[in-house]
Amino acid sequence: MSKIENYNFSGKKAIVRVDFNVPFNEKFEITDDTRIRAAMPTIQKILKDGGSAIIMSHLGRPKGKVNPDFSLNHIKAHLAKTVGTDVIFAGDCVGSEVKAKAESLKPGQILLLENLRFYLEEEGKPKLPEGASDEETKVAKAEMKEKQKAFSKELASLADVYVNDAFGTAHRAHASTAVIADYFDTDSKMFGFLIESEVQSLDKVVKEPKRPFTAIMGGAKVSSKITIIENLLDKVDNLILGGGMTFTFMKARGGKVGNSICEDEYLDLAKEIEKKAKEKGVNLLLASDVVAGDSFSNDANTQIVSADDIPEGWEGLDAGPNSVKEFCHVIENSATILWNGPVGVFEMDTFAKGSRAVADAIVAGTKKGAFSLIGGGDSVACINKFGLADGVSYISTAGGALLEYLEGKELPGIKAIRG
Ligand SMILES: Nc1ncnc2c1ncn2[C@@H]1O[C@H](COP(=O)(O)OP(=O)(O)OP(=O)(O)O)[C@@H](O)[C@H]1O
Ligand SMILES: O=C(O)[C@H](O)COP(=O)(O)O
Repeated sequence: MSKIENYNFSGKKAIVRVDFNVPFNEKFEITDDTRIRAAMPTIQKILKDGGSAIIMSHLGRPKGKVNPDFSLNHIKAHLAKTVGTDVIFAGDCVGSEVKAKAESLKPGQILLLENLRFYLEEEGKPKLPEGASDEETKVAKAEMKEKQKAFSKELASLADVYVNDAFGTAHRAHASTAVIADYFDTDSKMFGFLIESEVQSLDKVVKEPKRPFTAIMGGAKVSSKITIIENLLDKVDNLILGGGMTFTFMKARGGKVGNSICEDEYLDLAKEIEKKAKEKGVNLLLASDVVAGDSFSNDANTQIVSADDIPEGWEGLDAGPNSVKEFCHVIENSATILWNGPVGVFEMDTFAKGSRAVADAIVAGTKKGAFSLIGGGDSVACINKFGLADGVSYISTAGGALLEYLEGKELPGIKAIRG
């Protein structure tokens, strides 16, 4: 593989896989463009060298069907404004018209391809009829594998060089993130600057973190974070579990959770995690008190209650003042801090104080010299909402990919280039 910093794109067409899977409001305005801005160093380098960039991405999960709501055309104007140059929209991602547009690209120009997931070939999962037999499934999967190769080859044929800068999608073994790399020789494929810096920053947490190492895992559900929580028990000194998952743990301890979000099928696992934490000497912190609301609304009536004694008809929606004090003391005295998932419903101001305090403590810890890393779509939205992004050492653009990397898994998008 080549190194982007040493590569000269002059006269070359580079096909760049980015992750422009960004959030929109109902007017199709981008509500957080972090991922677009994060791709700029790579795109600018290609253009500045005198190359042209063919940008490809997915947006949402259109499941192999053309759906105007998920068109990359919604991103075109914002991309053009961010790069500071016109963007040509291809209207499709493969086919003769796209090929012609790619061929006529001049140095300094950008061609934006249509959403790759309008084709089933991108994800490589065949659509199976209901009740398909094992044999039918096997045949359909083999056929799709061939189609995926052809699709990847066609994408590759648009350019001289392949750059993968989509860290947010590096955990997917898709046509544009992995298979395409087979159609470029070693010197003509590389990571973009974003993947390089994501890996470098995550390694500070994964490999030999400075101690004490504190992870704050929050969010709505235990189920979506269970593997990472188990895995972190081998790495961290302090594990703060907040947000909705608090109540599965509280119920597992025999507490009353009222109407709080709770996953009964994970009660045994929650007990197991508490036991393992004790065995491994990990300081596991759960909220001692919470702000409960009488409805899931910013206008709810609220009261502060013990986290294991939520009255019927009430639900825990934020960490309470005592919990916040306990969490922040640990965070501010850490040398490595990882935050994934808000500790309350931060989208509603009434229940945002806990997450705000955690964010402030991370900034304070960082000022004292800690390395802090925040990842996950909602956590990044949360730190941006508070205007504190500059006070953190690194903000990852990834959600699922970040968690898989932290779990120690080899990401297909990285393996495809590194070999
Ligand atoms: N006590 C709670 N009850 C219900 N929902 C909660 C609670 N605490 C936090 N949440 C919700 O959890 C959501 C964030 O969880 P999630 O696990 O998705 O975070 P993330 O990992 O940062 O984001 P992503 O999954 O997009 O990468 C927020 O929308 C927040 O409102
Ligand atoms: O937002 C993300 O985590 C990435 O863009 C990957 O999206 P996916 O989960 O739909 O593959």
